[in-house]
Amino acid sequence: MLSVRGLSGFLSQAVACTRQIVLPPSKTQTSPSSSRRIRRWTSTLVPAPQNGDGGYEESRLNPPPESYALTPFQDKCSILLHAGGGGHGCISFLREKFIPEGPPNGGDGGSGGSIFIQAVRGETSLHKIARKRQYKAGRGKNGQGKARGGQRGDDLLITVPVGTVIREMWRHDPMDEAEHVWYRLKHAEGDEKTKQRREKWLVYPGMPTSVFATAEFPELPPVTKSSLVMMQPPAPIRLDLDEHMETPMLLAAGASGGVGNPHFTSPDFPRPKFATKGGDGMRLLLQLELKLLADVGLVGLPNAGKSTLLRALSNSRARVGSWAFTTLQPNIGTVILDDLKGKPTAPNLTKGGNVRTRFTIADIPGLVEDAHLDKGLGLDFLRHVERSAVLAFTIDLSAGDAVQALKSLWVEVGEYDMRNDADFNTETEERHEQWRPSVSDLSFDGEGVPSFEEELPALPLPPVSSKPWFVVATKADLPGTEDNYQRLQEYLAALTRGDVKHPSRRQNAWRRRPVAVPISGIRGEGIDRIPEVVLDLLDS
Ligand SMILES: Nc1nc2c(ncn2[C@@H]2O[C@H](COP(=O)(O)OP(=O)(O)OP(=O)(O)O)[C@@H](O)[C@H]2O)c(=O)[nH]1
Ligand SMILES: [Mg+2]
Repeated sequence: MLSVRGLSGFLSQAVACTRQIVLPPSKTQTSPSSSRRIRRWTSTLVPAPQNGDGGYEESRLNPPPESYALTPFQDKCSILLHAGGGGHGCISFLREKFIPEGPPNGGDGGSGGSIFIQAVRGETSLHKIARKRQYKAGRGKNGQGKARGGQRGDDLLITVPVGTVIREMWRHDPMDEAEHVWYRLKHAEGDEKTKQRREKWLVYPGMPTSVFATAEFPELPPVTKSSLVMMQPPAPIRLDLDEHMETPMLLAAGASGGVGNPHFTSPDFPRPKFATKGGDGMRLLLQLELKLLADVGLVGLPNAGKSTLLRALSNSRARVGSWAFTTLQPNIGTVILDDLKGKPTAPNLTKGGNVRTRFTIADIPGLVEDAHLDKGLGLDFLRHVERSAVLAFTIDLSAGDAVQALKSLWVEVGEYDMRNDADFNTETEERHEQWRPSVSDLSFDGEGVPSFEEELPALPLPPVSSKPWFVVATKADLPGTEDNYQRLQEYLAALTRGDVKHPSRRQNAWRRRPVAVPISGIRGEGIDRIPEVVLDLLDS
C-alpha cells in the first residue's frame, strides 16, 4: 500500500492533470471566479483512520455491512385521483314572527376540492405517492338556510420529484355526463324519468319520495363549466415536469355545488320545494414515471466502490460490503453545494439561468456481463442508467485492467441502446396507436376503472450513449494502482483525439473529453474534484 503521503502525491498529481483536461478554456474565461468558488466545496468527512495491520478501521466510509439504511425507492406508479364532489343546494324558506310563509332562502352547495400537482426539488422517489394510490379531494359542504352557501371542499396537493412524467390512462368526467342526463331527462318516461329526477333533484325534507314521479320540476339549469375547469390540462393528460415548479398546477377541478331553491322561483313555482344536487368529482387514473432519476448515475461492476463513493459525497447510508451485489436497488444521495444557510458556496448557473446549489447521485446495482440480455439485475439496472443525466463510470483500479473494465461497461450500455432502437422501430406505429387513454363510455356508471397495473408504452428517452460521462477510478489507495490509472488516462486521451473508437460503438455517442478522477472513497480523498466535473458536465 502507498504511504499516506505517497497517495496524496499521486492523487494531487492526477487531479491536477485531470483538471487541465476538464475545464474548457472558454468556461474559465467567462466565469473566472467559478472554479475558485467551486473548490470551496469540501467534504465534511473525516478520512477513515488506519489501524495497525494496514486495513481500515470502521468509520462512516468503511461501515460494517449491517450498518445501513434502506431507503424506499420507486420510479413508477399509478394513482387514482378523485376530485371533490359539490355540496347539495338547500331547500329552505324565510320564517319570522309575522311572516309564516316567507320567500325561499336555501343556500347553494360549495364546490368540491381540486387536485393540484407540483414538481419540487429534494424529492427523489415516487414511493410515498405509490403507497397511497388513491387521492380524494374534499367534498363541498351543503348549502344552508338563511341563504348561507356551503364551504368549498379541501384541495389536495401532490408533490412529485422534478423529472416526473405523468400520463393519463383513464378518466371519468361527470361534467360530460351531466349534458347527457339533461337530454335523457327530457326524453325519459315512467320509471326511467323518476330515476333521472332522483339523480339530479332534492326535494323538501319530509315529502314522500313519490313526488319524484308526480311533481312537476322546472328545466334543469344548464351545465356551466367553472373557470377552474377551463384551466385543467387538456385530455389526455401528458405532462413532463422537468423543472422545479414555484406554484402548483391544476390536474382535476372539483365539481360545482348544487343550487338552492331560490334559483327556481318563478310564477309557476312561487315556493319551490326543490334544489339540485352537487355534481360528482372527476376521476382520473394516471401513470407517474421518473424520467430523470438523478443528475449523476454511478455505473460500475459489482464491488467497484459505488456505494462507498456515494457515502463519501453525500449523507447517504447506502450498504457497503466486500461482495458483489451488496446494493440491490438504487440509493439516491444529494450533494449539497451550499453552506446550509442558504448561501451557495459553489454556485453554478444552470441552463435555465438558476443557481444550482445541489445535485443528486444514484448508486445503482452493479452491472454484469450480458446485462442487456437481462442477466443479473440487467434491464432494471439499465433502466436506471437511462434515467441519469450524467454517467459516472466507477472503475476499481485494483481489480484488473481499468480500460478493459470501462470497455465492457460500455458494451452493455451500447447494446442496450441498440436494443431500444430496434424496439422503437418495430413499435413506433404501435406506440402512436396505443397511447390513447380510454375515456369512460356513455353508460356513466362510474364502474370499470382499469387495472393499476396496466402498462403504457415505454417512455421515449435519449440514448444512453449520448449522455456526458466521466470515469471515477476508485481504490486508488491500494498498491499497484498507479500504472492502471496511467493506462486509463492514456486511453481516454486517445479517445479524445479520436485515435480509438468510442467504446459504445455507437455513432452518436458523446465525444467531449472524458476525464478520469482517481479517488479513495474509503478515505474520502480525491472526491472534492467530483462536484466540479459534474457541474461542468451537467451544464454542457
Ligand atoms: N481500499 C479501498 N477499498 C474500498 C474503496 N471503496 C470501496 N472499498 C471497499 O470495496 C468494497 C465494495 O464497496 P461497495 O461500495 O460496497 O461497492 P459497490 O460498487 O457498491 O458494490 P455493489 O453494491 O455490490 O455493486 C467494500 O469492502 C469497500 O470497503 C476505496 O476507495 N479503497
Ligand atoms: Mg453498492
